[in-house]
Amino acid sequence: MVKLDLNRSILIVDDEESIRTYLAMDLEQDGYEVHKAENGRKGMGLLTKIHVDVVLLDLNLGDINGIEILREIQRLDIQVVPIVITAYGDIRSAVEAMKLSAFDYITKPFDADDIKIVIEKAFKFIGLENHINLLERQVDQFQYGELITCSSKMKDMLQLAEKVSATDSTILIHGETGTGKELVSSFIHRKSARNDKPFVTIDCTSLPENLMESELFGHEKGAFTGAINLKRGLFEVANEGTVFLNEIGELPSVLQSKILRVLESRTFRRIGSEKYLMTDVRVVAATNRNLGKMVEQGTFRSDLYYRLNVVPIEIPPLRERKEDIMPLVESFVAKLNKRVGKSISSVSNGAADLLLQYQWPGNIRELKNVVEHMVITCNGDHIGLNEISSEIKASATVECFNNFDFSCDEKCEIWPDFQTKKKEIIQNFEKSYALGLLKKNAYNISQCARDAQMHRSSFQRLMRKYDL
Ligand SMILES: Nc1ncnc2c1ncn2[C@@H]1O[C@H](COP(=O)(O)OP(=O)(O)OP(=O)(O)O)[C@@H](O)[C@H]1O
Repeated sequence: MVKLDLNRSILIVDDEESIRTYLAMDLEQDGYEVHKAENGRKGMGLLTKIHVDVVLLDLNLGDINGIEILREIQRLDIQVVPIVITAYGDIRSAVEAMKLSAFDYITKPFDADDIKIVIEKAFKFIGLENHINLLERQVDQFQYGELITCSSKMKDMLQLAEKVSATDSTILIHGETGTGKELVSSFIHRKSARNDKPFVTIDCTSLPENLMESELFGHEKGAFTGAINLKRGLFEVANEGTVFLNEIGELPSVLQSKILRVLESRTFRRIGSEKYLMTDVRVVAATNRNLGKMVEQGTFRSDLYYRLNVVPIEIPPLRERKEDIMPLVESFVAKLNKRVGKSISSVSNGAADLLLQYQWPGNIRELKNVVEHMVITCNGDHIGLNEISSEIKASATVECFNNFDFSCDEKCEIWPDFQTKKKEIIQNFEKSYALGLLKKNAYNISQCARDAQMHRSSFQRLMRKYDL
């Protein structure tokens, strides 16, 4: 489960049933959400499937011992605070557990109050950690305004944008649709010395050529039928500020030359006037097309391209910065909660996995719309698989089947024999299929068997075969 707010959850991994039962009852009474596992394997399984804040971990379990579990927690970077409990209390295992980042160490028999004090301390520690994360995020928010990101590619890009915002250079932003080109251009404006002057944006696809010209440069009264009054264009209105030309690749060639003139001589004419006017604007242009290729094909002026491309900025698509997906979801959910009066606080692991697997062709705009749909259709305070659209579910399944990789074989001197390769692919398929289905159905085996149209026992055989 991906928590959007802090609920307090604890996992007890202990082979003694009485400890599991009584401790769980006691902790549940104190308002904790408690999960239990009677051996190491089940404990490890739960740790990889659900999010818990604290794990109370017995060292001497029947199968995998607690020290090995601590090692796995470190290796898999599972975000949980381990508190070790053991009947033996020998100093060597205590030292080893602490080396493996155990938060504290308690020896059996223990008093329920003792363990509660340690648990409270652990939650205080988690609270502090969360506070530090929040402060770090607030620093980022302060730096980047509305832009949410924790991706290093994006941070590098924003650092470059901030650096060039101090100059008057023309900037060309390239990025797929919905990646945040307009947001980045307004960030550049805010960081520039022009930030108390206008920031005007125009989408070059939005109007036919003659209206676009009038929008950009204005017209004199009577310049054409319908020009009843003088109109000032964006280059006039935005004087001393920033003009953002979105989708510049769609601009007709006549207007391309007029923009070039503004960039070179800072002058333009209103439609119907002979007089050149001066303008002092910084131009930020954006496109999702390959302007270099358009120049080669003769559909975009090369001189304008070179003039615009003084500082190129590339915004990576969302699928190349998946670490941004859940922070964006969290931020959109929080805003929507306020707007529509809901209190959604978590996203299930299964739902988060699908959101992370999806390729997001419409990037952040698409994600924003999907989150809005999920929030509106969600009945409780938890977004689960029910809220995920069938399109996203279907595309994740296709991804899963496209993962058979022959690329390393192509480089191999010895081509694998047919049967070996076939067996390997079938095994990969069986494992991914069963794992995907288990995640989708939150490990409900009967439901998995129904979806797969298999007998329950056959599905269980599959699980055993791949140790799932
Ligand atoms: N990093 C981000 N953090 C928060 N919101 C974002 C981020 N990037 C984009 N958005 C939001 O996603 C939506 C699309 O962003 P924007 O309009 O800036 O993209 P664009 O690349 O200019 O799109 P287009 O190519 O269609 O013009 C907007 O609602 C914007 O607020």
